[in-house]
Amino acid sequence: MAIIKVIVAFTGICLAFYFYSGTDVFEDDMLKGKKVIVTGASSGIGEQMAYHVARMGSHVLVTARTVDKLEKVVAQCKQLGAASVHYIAGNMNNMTFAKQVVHEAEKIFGGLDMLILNHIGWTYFNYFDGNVDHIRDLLEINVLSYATMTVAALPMLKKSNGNIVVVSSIAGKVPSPLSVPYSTTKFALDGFFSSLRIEFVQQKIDVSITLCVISYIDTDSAVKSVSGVITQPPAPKKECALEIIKGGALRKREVYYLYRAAKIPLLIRDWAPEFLEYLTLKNYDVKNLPKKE
Ligand SMILES: NC(=O)C1=CN([C@@H]2O[C@H](COP(=O)(O)OP(=O)(O)OC[C@H]3O[C@@H](n4cnc5c(N)ncnc54)[C@H](OP(=O)(O)O)[C@@H]3O)[C@@H](O)[C@H]2O)C=CC1
Ligand SMILES: C[C@H](CCC(=O)NCC(=O)O)[C@H]1CC[C@H]2[C@@H]3C(=O)C[C@@H]4C[C@H](O)CC[C@]4(C)[C@H]3CC[C@]12C
Repeated sequence: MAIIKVIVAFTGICLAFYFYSGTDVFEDDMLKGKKVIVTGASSGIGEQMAYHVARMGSHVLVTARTVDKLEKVVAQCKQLGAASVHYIAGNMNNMTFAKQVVHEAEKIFGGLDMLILNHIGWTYFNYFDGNVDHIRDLLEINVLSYATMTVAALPMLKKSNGNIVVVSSIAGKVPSPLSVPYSTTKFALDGFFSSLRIEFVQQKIDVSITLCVISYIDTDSAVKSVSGVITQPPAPKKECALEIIKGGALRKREVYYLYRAAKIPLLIRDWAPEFLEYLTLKNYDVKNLPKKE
């Protein structure tokens, strides 16, 4: 009987290793000549992702609102060896603009291989203030523009058997305080894209969807928003951006780029929610929270 238990356990470990070890190996030339849109590319993780795909020889279309920042990103992408690079500036609270970005890629590239959905609208890091209109506005920018671009890009992505990369957050997998509007939008992304992925399988649509689950990263806006309240140090944006690109190119279902302790909430969120709440609250020093007017 004992030998059977050992065999079953050993088999289980092998299967788990096979399914979760990720046997794929990323090569830079996977992105060479590929046609890529990066949203939210004027700063932060999006800017770094644009530089990575440029260095790998992609054709890149970057977008955000701020023209002078985009022009600097375009210049740096050229320096890094992009096959071609263009920008289009506009606000993702406008679904006509969201569609226009995809149509611009079609006009410039004649197709699309990778759609990297990364931008987010401004939000506060503090107790929920009861303003539901802000949640509605944030859903437009952080969710509906992603869905709008996905619908517009799908004909091209079907032709190329391409990838959709959705930059989300641990805030979209594990409940946490001080980011209620933001977390609402990130959980919505999981619902939309993880359900769409199943429909792609049902319809034999060979377009991959990679949902990226990220914890605290050292971008200017994040550090400015949370420093002093979040106790763990941020991770580097350049490395985070590369892991996202690799996951998309390897057609992973999900990419986890988390500081070590952040993996624990994912393991216990469904089995011990109260214990998770206790661990979560240990991560915050709310006495440094700016007082809301
Ligand atoms: N930094 C972190 O700790 C973490 C970040 N993430 C995720 O990573 C992604 C990028 O975050 P991060 O790099 O920190 O963010 P940044 O604030 O550095 O960048 C946000 C980007 O979105 C653009 N943007 C903002 N508002 C709009 C708008 N209304 N329309 C179009 N573009 C807009 C900004 O450019 P512009 O102002 O010029 O429009 C900028 O390029 C987000 O999806 C975020 O949720 C996930 C976990 C952790
Ligand atoms: C508050 C940040 C958004 C700042 C913003 O408005 N940017 C756009 C602009 O300035 O125009 C949040 C962006 C990323 C969040 C962090 C994150 O996603 C990882 C953690 C998730 C956890 O659930 C809460 C803490 C986080 C560090 C979270 C904090 C809020 C952000 C920095």
